[in-house]
Amino acid sequence: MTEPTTGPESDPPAPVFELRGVGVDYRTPAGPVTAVHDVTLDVPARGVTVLAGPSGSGKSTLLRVLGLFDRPSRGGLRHAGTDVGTLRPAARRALRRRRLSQVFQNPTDNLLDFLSVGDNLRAAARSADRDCPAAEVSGILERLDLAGTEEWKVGALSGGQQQRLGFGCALARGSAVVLADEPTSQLDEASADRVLAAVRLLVEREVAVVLATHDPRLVALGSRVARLRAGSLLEVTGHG
Ligand SMILES: Nc1ncnc2c1ncn2[C@@H]1O[C@H](COP(=O)(O)OP(=O)(O)OP(=O)(O)O)[C@@H](O)[C@H]1O
Repeated sequence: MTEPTTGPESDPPAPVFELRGVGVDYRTPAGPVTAVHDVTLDVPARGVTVLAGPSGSGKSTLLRVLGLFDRPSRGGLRHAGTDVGTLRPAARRALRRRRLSQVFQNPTDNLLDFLSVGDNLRAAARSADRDCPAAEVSGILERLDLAGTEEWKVGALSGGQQQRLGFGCALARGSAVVLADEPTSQLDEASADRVLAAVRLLVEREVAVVLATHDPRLVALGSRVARLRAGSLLEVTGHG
C-alpha cells in the first residue's frame, strides 16, 4: 500500500505554528495589561524565526504562548495543523513533551546541576520518551565542541558551555521546535558566538528554532524576523 501524499515534493512543510489574531492580557493589581495585541504570524517548520524588539515588546509572552505554557486571551494558535486551543491540558502537556524544547536565558536553568553532562543529555531524552544511546551522546557533545566533558558535573562547565549543552538537551529530546529566550544575553561575545553555532546545528537537523532576542548576531540568523513594539507586530521580513 502506498503512503498518502500531501502534495508535490517541492511543497514546503506546513508552518509549525500559525498564530491568528493572538492577544494576551495579564491581570495585575492595577487592572489588565495587554502584553500582546492581535499578532498574526506563521512560523516555518524549518530555519530560525526571530522575535525581535525592545524590552517589554511582548517577546517572552509570545514564546510562552508558543511553548504552550500560557493560553492566548484572544485569537487562535495551531501547531503543525492542530488547533491547540481545543486541546485538554493533558494533551497540551503531551504535545509539549514530545514536540517542544525550551532554552532559557540563564544557562543553569536549562540543566540539572546534580547530574553529569552525559546524564543531562540522557535525562533530557527520557523526558521526551526517547533514548539517547552512547553514540548519540558523544556525537552531540562533539558537534557542540564539548567532547571530553561527558563525565563532568555541569557546574564545571563555563556559562557558554552550559548554554550549548542546553541546546544539546533539545537535540537529545528530538524536538521539532526549540524556543529560546535571549539565549546569549548572559554570555560574553566569544561564548555567544559558539551558541550561534549550536543554533545552526539545530537548523541543520531540521529543527524549527524560535528565538526571542535583541542580539543582532542572533537576529541575523533569522530566515524570518518578526519585529515587535509594545506588543504589536510591526513587520515580518525574510522568507522560509
Ligand atoms: N506576569 C505578568 N504580569 C503582568 N504583566 C506582565 C507579565 N509578564 C509580562 N508582563 C508585561 O507584558 C509586557 C510584555 O512583556 P514581555 O516580558 O513579554 O516582553 P519582552 O519583550 O520579552 O521583554 P524583555 O526583553 O525585557 O524580556 C510588558 O509590559 C510586561 O511588563
